[in-house]
Amino acid sequence: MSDTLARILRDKQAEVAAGASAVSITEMEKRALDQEKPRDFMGALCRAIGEGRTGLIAEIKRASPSGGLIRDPFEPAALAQAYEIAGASCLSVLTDAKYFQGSAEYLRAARAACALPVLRKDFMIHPWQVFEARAMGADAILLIMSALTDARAQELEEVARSLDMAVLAEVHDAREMDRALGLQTRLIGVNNRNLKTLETDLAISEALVPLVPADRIPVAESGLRNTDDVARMAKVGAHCILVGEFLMRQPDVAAATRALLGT
Ligand SMILES: O=C(O)c1ccccc1NCC(=O)[C@H](O)[C@H](O)COP(=O)(O)O
Repeated sequence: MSDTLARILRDKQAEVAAGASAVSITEMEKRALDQEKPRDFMGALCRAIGEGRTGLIAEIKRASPSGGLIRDPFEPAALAQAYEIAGASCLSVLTDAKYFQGSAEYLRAARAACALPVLRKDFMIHPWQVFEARAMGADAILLIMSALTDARAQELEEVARSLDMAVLAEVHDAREMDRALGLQTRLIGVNNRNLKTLETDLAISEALVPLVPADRIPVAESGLRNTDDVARMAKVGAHCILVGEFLMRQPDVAAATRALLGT
């Protein structure tokens, strides 16, 4: 268990156990069900594709294992508004505190500041976290296939679907792609970042996106920095992208987002 993802998952298990002993799963489910209806995450991406635009999931990310401290000062509400006016379709907000300096408060603040649907970007390993995600307002969750058995991925997806949340199933190789296609979600994220070594390589999307069946929606994730990268992803069929660090490092996030989208 020495790779980065393994370390994160080990810590996450302890974090979830502590969280679930402080707030029971029954209570967390009640808090989730008390929320207003989720925003339509997949619909926002489909709308962009239908209009011939790139569907951008714009990430709000303060720090990461690969990038260290990325943005400081860090104002999630202002960032959410900048992304929205620049044409992003959805937001992704890191909520992991230990490795990404994220928080539920950042997600709440970002979502309250705009009308975009929001993905809770975290390492989901237990149903309790899915209820927690909805309770903090998230409209979608990420399922990292390499972190989950098939049975656990299906269980988490079922909980998300019961709450009308979208699921982005993330893969990094062909085997994980096969497993993700066993889920019901249409959103298949291809992560260009190897979560063990943290290296990014856009050739991963070039190899895997063509394997995504026509009834699913591929999302190219990580390592995208310019319009050439976006065009490279579109060329293999990924018209939706998830971008974090590059945009977070720009002083004018709205201008950089527009430039990336070519709008
Ligand atoms: O970003 C990391 O260093 C990282 C390390 C370990 C697990 C996950 C990690 N990142 C999560 C992501 O997948 C990215 O935040 C997301 O795809 C955006 O990538 P980027 O545009 O390269 O910030």
